[in-house]
Amino acid sequence: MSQNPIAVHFQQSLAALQRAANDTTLLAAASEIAVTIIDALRSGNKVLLIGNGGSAADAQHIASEIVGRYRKERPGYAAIALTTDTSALTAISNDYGFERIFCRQIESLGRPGDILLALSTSGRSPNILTALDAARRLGLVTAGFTGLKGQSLREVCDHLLVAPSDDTPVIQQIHMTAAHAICDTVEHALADGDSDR
Ligand SMILES: O=C(CO)[C@@H](O)[C@H](O)[C@H](O)[C@H](O)COP(=O)(O)O
Ligand SMILES: [Zn+2]
Repeated sequence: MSQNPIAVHFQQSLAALQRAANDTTLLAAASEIAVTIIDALRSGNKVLLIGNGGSAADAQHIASEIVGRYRKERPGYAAIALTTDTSALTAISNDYGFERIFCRQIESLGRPGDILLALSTSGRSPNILTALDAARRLGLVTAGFTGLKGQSLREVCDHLLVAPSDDTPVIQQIHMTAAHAICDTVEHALADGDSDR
């Protein structure tokens, strides 16, 4: 008897999340990225986030949890998903090309000490690579979330979280689990350290 295809999706997700839970390199990268975000936000810097397709939605999701809240009551902190402004996205794309949609916004909004968090499951999207190059040039800290095929992002990312999969939707699920863990860690540190601000 063939297996229920929906159950197969859940089983594949579970297996991938289990691999991620045992992946000490991924866990260390998530902790590093959390500490980097805590330090940047405490110093008054901001987090800029980028991604395509489902990862654009993930970028917005993560930004909303820094600006709003994850679980705890605490002040808002600065994070902007560069995936949301349709006027900027269409104008930049129309006038300069799709590759520059994020790069141009980083040149306008990024300041040294800010963090660029780039989500790309393939690690090969030209608009993401151009943005990471611009961020480096401008003195931002660069962090990447990718999958097994995106390891070359290490060359342009100060911190890289690699989901142990080469399947885009599965990688995205691991990214969001890691992102929630990072938001939780950041929120605890910022809420506990509010009196330092
Ligand atoms: O969400 C999904 C698949 O789950 C798609 O929309 C996916 O995000 C798009 O194909 C993206 O263009 C992939 O870009 P990237 O992750 O390789 O940078
Ligand atoms: Zn969430």
